[in-house]
Amino acid sequence: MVHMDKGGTEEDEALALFETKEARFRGAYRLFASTIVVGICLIWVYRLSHLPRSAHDQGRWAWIGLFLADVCFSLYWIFTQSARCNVVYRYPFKDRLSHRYEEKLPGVDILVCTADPKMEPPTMVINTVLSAMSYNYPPEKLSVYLSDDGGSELTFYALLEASAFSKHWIPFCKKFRVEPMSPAAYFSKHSAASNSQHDLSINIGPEWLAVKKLYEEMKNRIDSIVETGMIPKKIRDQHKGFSEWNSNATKQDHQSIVQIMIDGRDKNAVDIDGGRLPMVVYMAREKRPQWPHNFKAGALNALLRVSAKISNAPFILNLDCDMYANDADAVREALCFFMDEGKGKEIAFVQHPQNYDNITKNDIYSTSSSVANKFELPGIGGYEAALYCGTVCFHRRESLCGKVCSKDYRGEWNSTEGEKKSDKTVNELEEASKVLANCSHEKDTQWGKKMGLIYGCPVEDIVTGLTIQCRGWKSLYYNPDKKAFLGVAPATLDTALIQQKRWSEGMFQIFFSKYCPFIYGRGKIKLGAQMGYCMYLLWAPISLPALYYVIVPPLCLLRGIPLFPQVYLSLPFYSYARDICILCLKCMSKKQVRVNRFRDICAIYASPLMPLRLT
Ligand SMILES: O=c1ccn([C@@H]2O[C@H](COP(=O)(O)OP(=O)(O)O[C@H]3O[C@H](CO)[C@@H](O)[C@H](O)[C@H]3O)[C@@H](O)[C@H]2O)c(=O)[nH]1
Ligand SMILES: [Mn+2]
Repeated sequence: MVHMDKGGTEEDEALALFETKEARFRGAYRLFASTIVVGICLIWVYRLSHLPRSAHDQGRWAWIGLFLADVCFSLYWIFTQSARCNVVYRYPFKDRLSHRYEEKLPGVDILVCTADPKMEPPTMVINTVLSAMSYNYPPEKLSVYLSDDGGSELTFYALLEASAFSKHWIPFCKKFRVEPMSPAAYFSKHSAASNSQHDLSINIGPEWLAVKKLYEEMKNRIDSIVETGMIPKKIRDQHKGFSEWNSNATKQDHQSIVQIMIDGRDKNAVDIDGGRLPMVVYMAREKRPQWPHNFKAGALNALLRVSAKISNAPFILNLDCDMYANDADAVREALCFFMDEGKGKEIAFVQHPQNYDNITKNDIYSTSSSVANKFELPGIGGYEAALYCGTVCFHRRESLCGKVCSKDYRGEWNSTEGEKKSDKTVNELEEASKVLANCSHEKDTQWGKKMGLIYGCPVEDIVTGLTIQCRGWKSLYYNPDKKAFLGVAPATLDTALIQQKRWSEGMFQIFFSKYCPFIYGRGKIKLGAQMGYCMYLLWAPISLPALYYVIVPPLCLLRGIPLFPQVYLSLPFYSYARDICILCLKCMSKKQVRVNRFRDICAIYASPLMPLRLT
């Protein structure tokens, strides 16, 4: 096969670059699930056979309603089982990759999005950028792009500072294998290390302190300038890029700006130890009030075009600005999947879980989504149709840009492709890239329809993943023990609710759009995967039967209308009762308020208010 021509012995080549293992106790779980199926059937039989016959019977409508709620719950439960019975875990072998391909590693473009310097402080954004620059990967093959939808010179200034600081930070990371590679996260985690008892400071004391000081000075400079909201003239004069901001540029109305902050092709762009630096590019796409900007999807599509012009790496890592890199080898691990000689060429993307480093002990809003991360998403990944979740995802550029996976696709790329094109000057590249980031560039093209991220849905990521899979590609879910990325989860009730509402509403829209997995995905992705998608897409409406179950039976109880069988027959109903009891106990207990069903509760309250904007 394509990449096997050189390097490695024959024996070595026979070994796959990753393996897949079924979750332990999968058989036992399936057995357990089948007992529930029996229970569900018994409930249906009971409901149908005991239906009050006479129309005058008081409880007739309550009974029918309860039967419909039971049907909804049963179907939804079956959807969840499609994923939960199919959990697999993936294990890449990064040593085999290095052994076989170290000299021929492909280029990787890292695309970071930010949208607002107030909501997403520039210091946080540059910490993400710095972490992405510090991967254990050949820097001449790495490019980091920042899309700034806020079009803010404050963010630009912060990136300028970060580019200078990276000359100290990157060699420091490599020398001492620093993780996490975000300076803010690293120094806050290891602040105890400045006490001399800790090994770290004994071994790397002076350098540690020097880098920490540099970081803090930089952070203070940025924070104080962000606070005033103005860039002093002295700093403006230091970089030509500031001239792009004229007095009438606003967040919603400005021309495209593309600035190459570090030219990774330049052999003289080196850190303090003389090591090469990765390419760093700032982009603010053109925004005009009369053009729809399509939010993050629009930003990523512009970034896809600009990065294709500048470095055109065959693989892409997509990060939100609040998700920093925690594992220096994550790029290599992801490449194991794409470069595996047997299965790699069909794989379009590899999704990591979204983990957070600000989860409180009790995680009262259940933002860590541990059931989804550990069972549901790996379960859908078991059908090789892992969901694309918008961030911490590695993509193959071709599949993201609309290519269809055909039988004769060989997954080839030029190993020089990762080497940045070197014939153009920085200025020429910037000017050519600006055109690609203009609003009018997408007019009458397939961008947002078949190419890049799909427009018109609040959860553009899920739809985009589905369309990629329906073009014949596979996708994997990879949840390593050592978390590869860490981010910031919503920490207050209102932000958590807004996020949950946007997700549930957006996903429900997909169900009624032409992208409904049962129709759009028919014959293209496995039935189990279609059901797995619908588990999420139907998450909002399943709150209605839940609401019914919460309200109607207690009312009937008060009025003496029987809805449930005598105790000896009620075993199948046990699980409802158990769930409701657990939920109540958890809500009441002050000590351990972990409401794992927080999402369900939100959905209950959000959905009756939810305007159904169907596309
Ligand atoms: O016009 C916009 C709006 C947002 N963003 C960026 O998009 C990312 C995600 O937006 P955010 O408001 O933080 O949404 P979340 O609810 O946190 O996002 C989750 O849900 C989204 C929709 O499913 C996914 O795209 C995200 O990756 C996922 O983290 C952030 O980096 C933003 O800077 C833009 O670049 N341009
Ligand atoms: Mn976010």
